Amino acid sequence: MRVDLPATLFDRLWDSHVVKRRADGLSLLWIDRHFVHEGSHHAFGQIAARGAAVARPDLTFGVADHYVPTRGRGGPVADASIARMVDQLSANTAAHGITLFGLDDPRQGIVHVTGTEQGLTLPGLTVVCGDSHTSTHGAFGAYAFGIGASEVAHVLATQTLWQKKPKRMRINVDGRTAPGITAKDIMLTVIATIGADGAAGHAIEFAGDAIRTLSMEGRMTLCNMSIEAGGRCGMVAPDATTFAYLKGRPFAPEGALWDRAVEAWAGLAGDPDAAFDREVNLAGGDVAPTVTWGISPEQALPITAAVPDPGRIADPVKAAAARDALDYMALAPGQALQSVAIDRVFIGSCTNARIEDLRAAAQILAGRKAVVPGLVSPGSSLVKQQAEEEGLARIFTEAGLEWVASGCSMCVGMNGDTVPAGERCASTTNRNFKGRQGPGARTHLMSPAMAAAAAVTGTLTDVRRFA
Ligand SMILES: CC(C)[C@@](O)(CC(=O)O)C(=O)O
Ligand code: SF4
Repeated sequence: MRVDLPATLFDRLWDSHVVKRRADGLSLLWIDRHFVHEGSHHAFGQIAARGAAVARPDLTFGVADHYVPTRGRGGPVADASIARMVDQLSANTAAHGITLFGLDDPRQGIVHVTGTEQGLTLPGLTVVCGDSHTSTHGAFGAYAFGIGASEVAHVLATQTLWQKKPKRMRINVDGRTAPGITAKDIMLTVIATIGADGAAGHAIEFAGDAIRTLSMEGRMTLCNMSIEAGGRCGMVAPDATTFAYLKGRPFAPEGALWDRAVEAWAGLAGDPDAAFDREVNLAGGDVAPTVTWGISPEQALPITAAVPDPGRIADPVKAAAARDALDYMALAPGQALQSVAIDRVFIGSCTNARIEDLRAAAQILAGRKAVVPGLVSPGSSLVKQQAEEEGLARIFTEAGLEWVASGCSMCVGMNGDTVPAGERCASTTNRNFKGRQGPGARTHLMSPAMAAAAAVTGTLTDVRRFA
C-alpha cells in the first residue's frame, strides 16, 4: 500500500528540489542547470558588487543569442553596444570558469535550442535562465522557468532560488490530430481556448495522445508557448521519444550512467490518480491549421475562419481588445483570413527553428518561389549546418528567401532584422504584441509550414492546399 499522497509529475520535480521551506510558503529550490546570455550582465554586475563567486560554474552555461547579428558573422560585430554585450558575456563566463557557447562557437544558437540539443536539459532537472521562454526545456520533463535579473544573481551566487509553488494544471489533448497539424497549431488553439492569462499561476503538464505522438521539437514548441498562455512553465512527462532524442547528445550521460538515468527518468510520470488544480480538455481532431489575427496570441483562429466582428463579441473587454487589434492590424471584420495579403515571412526563433521546423517549411517551398521577401534564421549554428547538409538552405535561397545565421533576429527585431512599419509578417515566432517585430509591424503567428505556404501565395494560406 502506498502511504504518500498521489503526486503529479510537477509535485515530484518540486519535492525533489526543495532544500528548505519557509513559514511564508516560499521554498528554496536547488537549481540543476542555469543558462546565462548577453542580457545576464546585470546579474554578473550584482555579484561582482557583493564580491560573490559563482557557486557552481559547472552547472552554469553561457550562450550568445539575444543580440547577436545574423549577418557578417565570423568578423567583428559592427554595432559597438552589441559588441560590448557579447564581449561582456565572454569576459564574465571566462572570469568565473563557465562554459560558453559564444558568438563564434559552432554550437552557438538561441539558448533554448542550444541548451536542449547539447543534452544539457534532462528529465527531472530544474532549469532556469533569465528569459521567459526557458519554459521550452519542460518538454523533457524538467521544471524549467524564466527568472528575473536579481534571481539570476541569486542563482549565480548560491545555485538555489526562493520560489512559491505554482498550482497544477493539466492540458489534455486527446485523440489524434489530422495530418499536417503541428504543435504550433495545437498551442495556438490551446491559448485561443483558455486565454493569454488562462494558465496564470499554474505549472502546465501537457498530456493525451496528441501530445504523446509529438516529436521533441513539437513538445518544445508547446512548452515554449506555455508562457504565452500565462503559465509559469510547461512540461511533458519523459518517454521513449525523450530518451531517443537525448541519447548520444554531448552532455547526456553515457554507458552505465545512461542506463541508470533512463530507468530513473521512466519513473518520473505522475500517479494516474493525482489531482490537478485545473484540467482543460481538447480534442486533437478539432485542431486546424491556426493563425493569429490580432495582437495577442489568444487572438487566433483556424485559417479557414474569418476575421471576427467585434460587434458580435459579447464580452465587452474582449470586444474592445478585438477592435484595438483590428485597428492595429488593419483588418476588416468578416474578412476571410485567407484573403489577407502578407508582405514578408520570418522562419526562426526558439519556438520554431529546429531542424524539423525547417524541414516542414522546406517541404512546401521546394521547387516553388516565394512571392514576398523573407528571412530564415535557424535556431542554432548546428541546425544551420545540418540544414545546409540536408539541402534545406538551398531550397530556401532558391525560393528567394534569405538564409542567415542563428540568433533571436526578427523574433524581436534585432540588428536590422525588423518588419518595417505597416508591413504584415507571417512569422513562426511566439509573440505578436504591437511593435514586437519593429515599430508598427504587424505579426501573424503560425507554424513553419503555414509561413512557407504564405510565402508562396502572398496571403495567409491553408497549408492543406499543398498536401
Ligand atoms: C529578451 C526578449 C526579447 C525575450 O527573449 C525576453 C523573454 O522572453 O523573457 C522575449 O522573447 O521577449
Ligand atoms: S527567439 Fe524570440 S522568444 Fe526566443 S528567446 Fe529569442 S527573443 Fe525571446
